[in-house]
Amino acid sequence: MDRQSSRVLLRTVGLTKAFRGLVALRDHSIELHEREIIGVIGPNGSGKSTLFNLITGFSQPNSGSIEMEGRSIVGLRTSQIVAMGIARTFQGSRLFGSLSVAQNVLTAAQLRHPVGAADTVLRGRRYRERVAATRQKADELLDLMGLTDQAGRVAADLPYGDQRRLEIARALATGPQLLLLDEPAAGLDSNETKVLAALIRTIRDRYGVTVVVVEHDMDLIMALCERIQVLATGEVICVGTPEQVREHPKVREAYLGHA
Ligand SMILES: Nc1ncnc2c1ncn2[C@@H]1O[C@H](COP(=O)(O)OP(=O)(O)OP(=O)(O)O)[C@@H](O)[C@H]1O
Repeated sequence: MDRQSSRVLLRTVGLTKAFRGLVALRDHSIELHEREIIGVIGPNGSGKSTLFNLITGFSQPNSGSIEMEGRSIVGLRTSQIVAMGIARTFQGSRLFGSLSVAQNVLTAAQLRHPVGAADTVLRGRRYRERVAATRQKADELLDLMGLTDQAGRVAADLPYGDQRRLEIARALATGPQLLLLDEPAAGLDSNETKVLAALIRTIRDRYGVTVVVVEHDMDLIMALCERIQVLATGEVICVGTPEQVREHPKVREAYLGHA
């Protein structure tokens, strides 16, 4: 992909977040281009989740800007940010454990295409069309994630790897342009991680989304990402291709404690 010619989807400039004097993220800037797969890496506590929380409206920056397609999203509610096309997964599972696999995805799809109370009561053509479109989308995502056979199972009963893929299906069901994945490979074995990498590429190709992956699994990051940003103690220490990042002395220093 030629990044020069692709549009910037999301841009952060000078983003800073402190918690009671501890600066979790300092002066963060990045441009995420359409259809890119980008990794954000860094040692524990370097600010990766803080960045996702700021972009998705879970917390507010002390300073700096976040623009989605040129429009500021700072201060918007999480639901408004979802409606603008930003979806995420979390480090720990946030599935509706007691709902079925299909219901988890349907619930998320309805966030993007809500059915009004009047439509629900009248059950007219528009209602039926919406419900059918939502079901079709959910079926398509379950199929993509290899979860069709599990659709009727209670989500909490799924094997761990399936739960992680269900979380991605649920995020995709909101119809995002930007998908933020927080440690999607955590707890997966190396085979499951390979399947996940292929799926993330398929998702990008099929839906044209931009994907940001926060991950400690370096093999996944290096194999999957076109660009990587490295954070250490809340600061950006470098951005580059996997090769550039691997060779960067500051990255070695951040991970190994010496250059
Ligand atoms: N809600 C909070 N209140 C206080 N401190 C916080 C809060 N959230 C994050 N921090 C602190 O901010 C710093 C950055 O945390 P963050 O979770 O963003 O790091 P991370 O890179 O995602 O780490 P990990 O790889 O361990 O998930 C850490 O020192 C953390 O303790």
